[in-house]
Amino acid sequence: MLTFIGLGLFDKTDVSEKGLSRIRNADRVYLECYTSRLMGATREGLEQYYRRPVTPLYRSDVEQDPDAMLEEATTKDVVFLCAGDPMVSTTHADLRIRAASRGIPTAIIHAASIASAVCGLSGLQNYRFGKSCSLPFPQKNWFPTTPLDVILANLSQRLHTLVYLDIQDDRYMTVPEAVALLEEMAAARKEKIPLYVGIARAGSDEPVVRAGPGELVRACDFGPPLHILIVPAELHDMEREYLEMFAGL
Ligand SMILES: C[S@@+](CC[C@H](N)C(=O)[O-])C[C@H]1O[C@@H](n2cnc3c(N)ncnc32)[C@H](O)[C@@H]1O
Repeated sequence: MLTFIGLGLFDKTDVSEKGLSRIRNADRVYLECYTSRLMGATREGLEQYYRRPVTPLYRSDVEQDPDAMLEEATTKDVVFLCAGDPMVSTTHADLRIRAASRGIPTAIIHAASIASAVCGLSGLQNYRFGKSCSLPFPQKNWFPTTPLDVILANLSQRLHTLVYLDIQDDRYMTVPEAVALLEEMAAARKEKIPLYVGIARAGSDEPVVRAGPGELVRACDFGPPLHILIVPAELHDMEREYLEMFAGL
């Protein structure tokens, strides 16, 4: 059996009791380490808490070579852990399909996701979000502007955009870096993004939430990762009031 277990947003205590009990009773525990991270936990700390060894998995382990893990799941109770809620990530949906195609029973144990936490932290209404996008670190000769296309399309329909920020090894994109990249893309097309909301460390005791125009948000110190960005559409009254009260608008 392969069970996908969400670990929530920040540290070892964010997993559900149901999830914890399944982990402690599993034959094998894998931790997916590339789509998101629990920044308030270490692998050693998780192993102590779970009383189980934890095997980290990186992108190629999941997307190219999942065969060994799937083979194991045909006879053993294997759990696949990831930060947030497991299926808020297309790659995990693909893994579940691959498992089910081999006749392996699968299950999901849900947890808090950044996709819903941003609504509580910003006051931006869940039903007003359009398509989300991911912002990658630019590489030599590669500066994709698709995120700007998504943002502009959403803005034209008065929808907010959630912008997931790149994680590469131990490099985490920050809100100021992300705003700088988007401002550069927008300027190149003579467009203007009127407002941003930056959020850091959702789920921790000290999340930071700041709203404002690009220059202001770029100058804010959001502290350690993880960070995420929202480009809000025209605000409803209660959304504006919430941002004024909780995000310094
Ligand atoms: C692809 S999403 C992973 C979604 C995850 N499965 C979930 O449900 O939360 C990962 C991105 O979301 C953002 N993120 C995830 N957790 C966060 C947190 N606790 N605080 C701020 N941003 C976070 C970061 O931008 C990170 O690169």
